[in-house]
Amino acid sequence: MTATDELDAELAAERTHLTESRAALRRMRDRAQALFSTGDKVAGDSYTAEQLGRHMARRVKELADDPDTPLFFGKLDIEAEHFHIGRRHVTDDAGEPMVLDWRAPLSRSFYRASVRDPQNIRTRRRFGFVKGELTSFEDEHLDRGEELGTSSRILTAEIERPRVGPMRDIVATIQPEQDELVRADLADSICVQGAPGTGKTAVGLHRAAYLLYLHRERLRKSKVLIVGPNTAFLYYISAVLPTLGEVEVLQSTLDELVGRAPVKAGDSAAATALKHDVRMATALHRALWNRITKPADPIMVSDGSYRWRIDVEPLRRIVDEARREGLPYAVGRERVRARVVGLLQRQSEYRTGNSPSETWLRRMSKIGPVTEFLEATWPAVTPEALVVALLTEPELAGDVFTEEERDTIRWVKPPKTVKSARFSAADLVLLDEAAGLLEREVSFGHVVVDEAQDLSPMQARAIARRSEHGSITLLGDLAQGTAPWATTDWRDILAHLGKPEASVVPLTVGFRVPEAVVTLANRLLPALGVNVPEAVSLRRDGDLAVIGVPAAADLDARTMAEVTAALTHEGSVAVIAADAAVDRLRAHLDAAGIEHATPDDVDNPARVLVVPATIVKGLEYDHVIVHEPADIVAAEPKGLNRLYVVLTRAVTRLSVLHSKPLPEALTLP
Ligand SMILES: Nc1ncnc2c1ncn2[C@@H]1O[C@H](COP(=O)(O)OP(=O)(O)OP(=O)(O)O)[C@@H](O)[C@H]1O
Repeated sequence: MTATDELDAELAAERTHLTESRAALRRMRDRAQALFSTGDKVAGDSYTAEQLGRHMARRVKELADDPDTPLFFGKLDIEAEHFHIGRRHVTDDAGEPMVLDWRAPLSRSFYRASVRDPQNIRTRRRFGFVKGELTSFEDEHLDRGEELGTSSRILTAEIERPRVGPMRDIVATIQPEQDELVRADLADSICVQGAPGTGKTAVGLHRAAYLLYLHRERLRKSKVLIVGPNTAFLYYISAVLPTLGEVEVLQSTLDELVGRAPVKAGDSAAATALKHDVRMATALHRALWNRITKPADPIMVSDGSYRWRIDVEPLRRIVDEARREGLPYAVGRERVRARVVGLLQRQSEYRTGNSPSETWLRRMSKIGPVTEFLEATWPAVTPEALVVALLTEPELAGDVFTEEERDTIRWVKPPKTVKSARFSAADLVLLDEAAGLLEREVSFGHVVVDEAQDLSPMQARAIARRSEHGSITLLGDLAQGTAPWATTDWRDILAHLGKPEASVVPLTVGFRVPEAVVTLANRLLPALGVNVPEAVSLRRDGDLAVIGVPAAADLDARTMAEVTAALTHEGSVAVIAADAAVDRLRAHLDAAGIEHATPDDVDNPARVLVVPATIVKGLEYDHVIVHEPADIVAAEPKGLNRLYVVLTRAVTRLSVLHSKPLPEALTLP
């Protein structure tokens, strides 16, 4: 047998294993399906039937087999045994493993073993696939000192493949430094500072999948939340977790998370900035707790032939005590009510010698004099009413703001009623804060926040409330901060998130952007005022063209020509432009009969998109055509950071088209 014959025979054996694994998975799914259909017959009652039904429905979904994604992508030889590593466990009819889940403890060595630390692995095998069909493999005999690292042909092919459609998982090629983050303990909150394309989003999603695997029951109850910057981004990442068998993770934008009212108004830039300032939390706190007044009158209750009386002194004690307990406002109010009723109960017991009934207690807790006392000393309030009050009369916050600042946020025309108030996007964050002061927010077990460099202090607090009893994975890049409040130090955000102890871990190896493009984008870094490690690219391929167009009037036509040329290559083509130019460029494409999609329409097969610069964060395209960088920079205060984001979206080719001079920082050698 020649070496080639031997390889062919091995490949054939691996293909058979794949076919058999697929058949085994199908049988697992059939069994789950059969149980699902008979669930209501075997369950004793309707509640159990529903629970069982839900569990089985989820199980059937989890066991779905996508013919386009391989069931396994690697194999470990450990002493005399072989283990195939894949997206989920597959067992044969006797329960023996045919494929090990990539998250299983043993699979860890697939990602971490090296010549220096072989972890008992003799050979690590990676498989090459085309559309779910096994086409090749690549072996590293660690016991013979062979290690490919990032020169793996299969890794290179995966990184360089053209991008179309939504983001894919990276389970087959997770790198050791990424794996360390993916498998960090559930108790650990971590912050990943990574240059563009270093796999932060991928790491966050895989960490969610890993934690769900390891702490299935706990996290099924407390839930995992993924927060992304906008809906286009959420569409882009939406397929990754389901491909990994995780179908129950909540994915939301921050605006959706705090969206307890519709946005019906705008704000000036100054008002927006102030409303996101952390002092707003103090302001709302004061405006709320200052509503409480000292009890001034006794409570007198007529109860049939009895009269009960609670003097001012005990009432003051009750209110003071409840204040000191540090409870949310609405909970504190109920505590006061319960204690007042408790005093009435004691009087009744003393006089009648009997314990009053539940009905009596309920009646007392709602009786006029008790409710009036509460309204006078600890008045009920809604989040909406509190925010309306503060924005109508910022003086309620005492000396938190200067006079000028008060006028900045003051509503010139206050609404007639709370119901008719028209809130802005920034007000929604205030409403959320107010709601958190009134009642405790339910905490998730784990929260992943992407593009976290843009969180304002008030937004960070909204997330802190939702992760109070859980951990967080914070992903971002200070250099890509474009919000007016974007921080230059992760410690600031971590403090607002209530996780000051989280470690900040850098990722610097880029898997998206080719070296030539990274070098261009890195020229902007010194002008961005942040201290972050430069990206280094794994990709030596790729093209960069900076094209000056002498006459401004010709720029759009030149852009269209570039789109047409780009279409001769494989993959997606995105024209990224200042938001104001987007409609015009889309109209040019329509006129030229070039089909195009919007970034949130991932099912649209059109390869061309025109993407506003302000929503392109986190996305990537094979060929990026940047239209007039100077306009992108001029459109907002952090325009240079925005340009840095825009330039780093390119997977294979970047064309920069300009008729105005390029920003100075970009032209420096
Ligand atoms: N280990 C890996 N193997 C293969 N591809 C990878 C790996 N890590 C990341 N990638 C790919 O690199 C690209 C960039 O990854 P990702 O979007 O997660 O980066 P990011 O750090 O979040 O970028 P940005 O800062 O621009 O949002 C994606 O296409 C991702 O699939």
